[in-house]
Amino acid sequence: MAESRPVPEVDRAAAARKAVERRRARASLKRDLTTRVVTPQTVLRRATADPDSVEGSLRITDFLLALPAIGAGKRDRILDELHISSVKRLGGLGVRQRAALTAWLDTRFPVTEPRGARSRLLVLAGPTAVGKGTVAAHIREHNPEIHLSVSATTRAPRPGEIDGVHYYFVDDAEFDRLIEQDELLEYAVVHNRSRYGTPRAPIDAALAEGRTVLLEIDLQGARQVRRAEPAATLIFLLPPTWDELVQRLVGRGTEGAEERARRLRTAKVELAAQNEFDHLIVNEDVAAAAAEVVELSLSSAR
Ligand SMILES: Nc1nc2c(ncn2[C@@H]2O[C@H](COP(=O)(O)OP(=O)(O)O)[C@@H](O)[C@H]2O)c(=O)[nH]1
Ligand SMILES: Nc1ncnc2c1ncn2[C@@H]1O[C@H](COP(=O)(O)OP(=O)(O)O)[C@@H](O)[C@H]1O
Repeated sequence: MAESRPVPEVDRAAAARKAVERRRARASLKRDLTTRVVTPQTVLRRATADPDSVEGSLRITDFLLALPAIGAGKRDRILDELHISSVKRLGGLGVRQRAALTAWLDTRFPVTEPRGARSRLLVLAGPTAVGKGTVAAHIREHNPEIHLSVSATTRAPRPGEIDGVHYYFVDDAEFDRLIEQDELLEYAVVHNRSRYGTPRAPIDAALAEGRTVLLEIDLQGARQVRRAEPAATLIFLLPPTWDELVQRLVGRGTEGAEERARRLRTAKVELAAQNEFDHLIVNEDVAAAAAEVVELSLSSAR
């Protein structure tokens, strides 16, 4: 008979630390699913590729509950329908269970296919602090062939901002005039405060010259561009994780706690709209994300 030896204290402490880390990683994964920073299909794929991963160790019940609009009742009905036991973890699903779950996910959360030919008008949107401004600035510096639209805004310039370079800083009366004269392709009140809009003339001129035009605007603006120019290429920038998005917002240090909380609430709503976009790009690394945007501009032929 094998003699049972006492587990050394250090091993026990290390195992406890590991368990805490894994619980944290699972909590973070659940947040990413809830906020749609990651698709359920991606999580299932990772769980299948490596059953020992955080994704693989996620309980099927927690996985389903983290999906938008699924409560305990629906969860149980889905498990019944797919013949999956509630004690299963994602990494431990059988081949047939996995296929049934994948089919159900694809019906419930369809992955958008890029549409046919798109125009050279590119829109970059995404939640607050995901890095839209940083990626756009990188493109401005490294890809001067791309025309970066300069927006008009009623907000006051910040130190270092130059009128006509970062924004056209205008007062309310001038913004009203721009709207009345139909000089804006789109406009919106952003963050409940100032008005921002895209001047139409410089864009038309750049497109007429055959140049690619990039607009860095908010979700409301992106929707207006879609209506005005259905062939525009809509790009949604995603954070690597929800926690990273929060870190970036805090790290930027430009908003107080209350304003940050408000923006994060808006971010959740905006993330839920990502399916309206033609392409999703994860901003893990600025240069890589910028390169992906530039790549899309090259493949947009019209
Ligand atoms: N709809 C719309 N949104 C814009 C435009 N220009 C900038 N924005 C958005 O307005 C927000 C700018 O917020 P703010 O913090 O004041 O300035 P930032 O530091 O330049 O991002 C970002 O979400 C931009 O995407 C525009 O012309 N139209
Ligand atoms: N890929 C990245 N990795 C790490 N930090 C980033 C990355 N992209 C942007 N940031 C940082 O995140 C913060 C928010 O970026 P910003 O461009 O202001 O976001 P947005 O324009 O989307 O509101 C900034 O402090 C920026 O330096």
